[in-house]
Amino acid sequence: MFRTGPVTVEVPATSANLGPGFDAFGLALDLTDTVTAELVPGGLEIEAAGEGADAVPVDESHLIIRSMRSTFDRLGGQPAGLRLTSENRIPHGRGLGSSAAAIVAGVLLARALVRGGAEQFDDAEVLALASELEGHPDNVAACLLGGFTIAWTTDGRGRAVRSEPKGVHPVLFIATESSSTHTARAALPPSVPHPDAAFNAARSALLALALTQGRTELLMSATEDRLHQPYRAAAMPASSALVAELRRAGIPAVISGAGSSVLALVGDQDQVTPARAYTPQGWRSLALAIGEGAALTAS
Ligand SMILES: Nc1ncnc2c1ncn2[C@@H]1O[C@H](COP(=O)(O)OP(=O)(O)OP(=O)(O)O)[C@@H](O)[C@H]1O
Ligand SMILES: N[C@@H](CCO)C(=O)O
Repeated sequence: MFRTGPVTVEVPATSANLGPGFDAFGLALDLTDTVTAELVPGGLEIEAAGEGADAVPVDESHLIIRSMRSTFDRLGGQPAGLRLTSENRIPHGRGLGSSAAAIVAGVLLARALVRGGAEQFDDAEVLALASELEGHPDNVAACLLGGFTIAWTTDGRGRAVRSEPKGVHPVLFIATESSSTHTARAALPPSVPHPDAAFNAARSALLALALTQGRTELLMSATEDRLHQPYRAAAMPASSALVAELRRAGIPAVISGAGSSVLALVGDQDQVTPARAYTPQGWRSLALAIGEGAALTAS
């Protein structure tokens, strides 16, 4: 039933929400983790290097391993032994989709280690399982498909479409403090005022149009949000202050995912360096290209 491997996958960082598109919008970024898996006669071996390597567990609770286990279960059973190595470049707990990348890597690697896995478990199944494991589909959609993605959930299954953003140059401001997605989601109220929902519906539609048609002059209005950022601001004051400062300077900026990093969608390449001048002390900034979706690079 199994292939011994090794198999390797490149999975991109992603920025979710993009302001108004809470749990729906995602943007893949050209910053990837490289993860390799192979079957061994017995046991579990994990070697991690780079971002978060000292903090991730090296047992069955490792997120990539848990995702591989879930996938093997769907494909008929577990192998005798597994060896995993990862080169992590995506910072953890910074709103850059590290958990989505880990989940997508695990699902794709397990599928590749099963003979006929891709026929039994197609890409729509991968997206549905990865969304279920992550709890929401926005980051995993962008990680799998690349580009700008719109994701939604029907009957509990994550679904998504990819489109091509035009004329935007993402600049990431990577915070020193981490923020757990779990905690950031707990800060959200169970319901929101109807006018706020209407406010975000208009901005989301506008942002999809602005990004796909290169209408960068709409980005300031299109990145406004009332559904999540206001409720999370107190938990990430430095990030919220940077978003406000960039926006005062006319640079469309949002909290990246559940924070704590900040994403600016710069509409003019010449404005990338001036935008990076706002990087707070101790933070890092990166000007990144739009990323491609997860890809198996060797098998
Ligand atoms: N390469 C990896 N290997 C193992 N575990 C990982 C890996 N990447 C992320 N994780 C796990 O996911 C956690 C971070 O998930 P969390 O959802 O809080 O933040 P994020 O995914 O970086 O940000 P966001 O979801 O807002 O984009 C890490 O603390 C770690 O437990
Ligand atoms: N849409 C998610 C992204 C973070 O994983 C959130 O904001 O909670």
